Amino acid sequence: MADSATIIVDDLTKTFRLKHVHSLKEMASRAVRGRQAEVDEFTALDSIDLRVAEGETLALLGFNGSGKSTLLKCISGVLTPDRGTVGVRGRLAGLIEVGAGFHPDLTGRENVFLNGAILGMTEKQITARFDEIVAFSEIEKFIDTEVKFYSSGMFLRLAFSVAVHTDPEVFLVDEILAVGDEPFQEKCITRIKELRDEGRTLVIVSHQLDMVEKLCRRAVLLEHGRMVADGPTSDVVRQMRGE
Ligand SMILES: Nc1ncnc2c1ncn2[C@@H]1O[C@H](COP(=O)(O)OP(=O)(O)OP(=O)(O)O)[C@@H](O)[C@H]1O
Repeated sequence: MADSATIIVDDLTKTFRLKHVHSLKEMASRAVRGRQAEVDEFTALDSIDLRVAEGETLALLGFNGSGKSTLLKCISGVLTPDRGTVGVRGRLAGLIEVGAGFHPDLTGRENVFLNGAILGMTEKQITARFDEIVAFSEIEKFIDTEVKFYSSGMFLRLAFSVAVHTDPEVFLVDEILAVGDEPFQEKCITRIKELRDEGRTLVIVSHQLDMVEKLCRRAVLLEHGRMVADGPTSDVVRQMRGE
């Protein structure tokens, strides 16, 4: 039977190469001897299997370094797995790194067009939604300023606003909401709830456990790159807190 899930992750393994060079002197001596820096393989994700159904809201939970962002990046296609496969059905928008997809020397206005195009919108669609995008971000005054002068909260405002206005079917959000001030975070959460209630598929990475409990019905817990729990968010949060 064909798999009808929106996100399909099969046996996903991702390793990183960690270089160990202790000093410039050591680097020079290795170069003279024609030897490479020592390299260690580090397994950030180990044999992850995950199905996310259409309209499901999933939280990726885990302590620092457990592999949450790496998994989200593999789902979004920013990273490619070393083993296994990832498949996503539908229009995808991701808020994964503050400022990613923005060009520092372009203005906010130019970046709305750049970012919207990266996320699959036509120029006509972006023009039609431009005023709405800027109004949601509340950075009208700075829209013609080069974004290299933006604060991280301003990046978030514009990036979130463009992403939600692309009408995503699958929306991936990493911890970046945390750089927004409280009123803007509230506004983002309200918008995310609207997307959820419209039946969009959401995957959210966050350490704000109370917030994800309200947003996501299901949670997956990662520990050292392995999936150790998958169930209702309140149960997984309790397990994470050792309750
Ligand atoms: N490009 C990279 N090169 C080397 N190691 C990496 C790279 N990206 C991530 N890692 C390592 O992979 C592990 C998992 O990182 P990841 O960012 O996915 O964790 P996380 O669960 O999102 O953590 P946090 O809660 O701190 O954001 C970490 O040990 C990290 O150092």
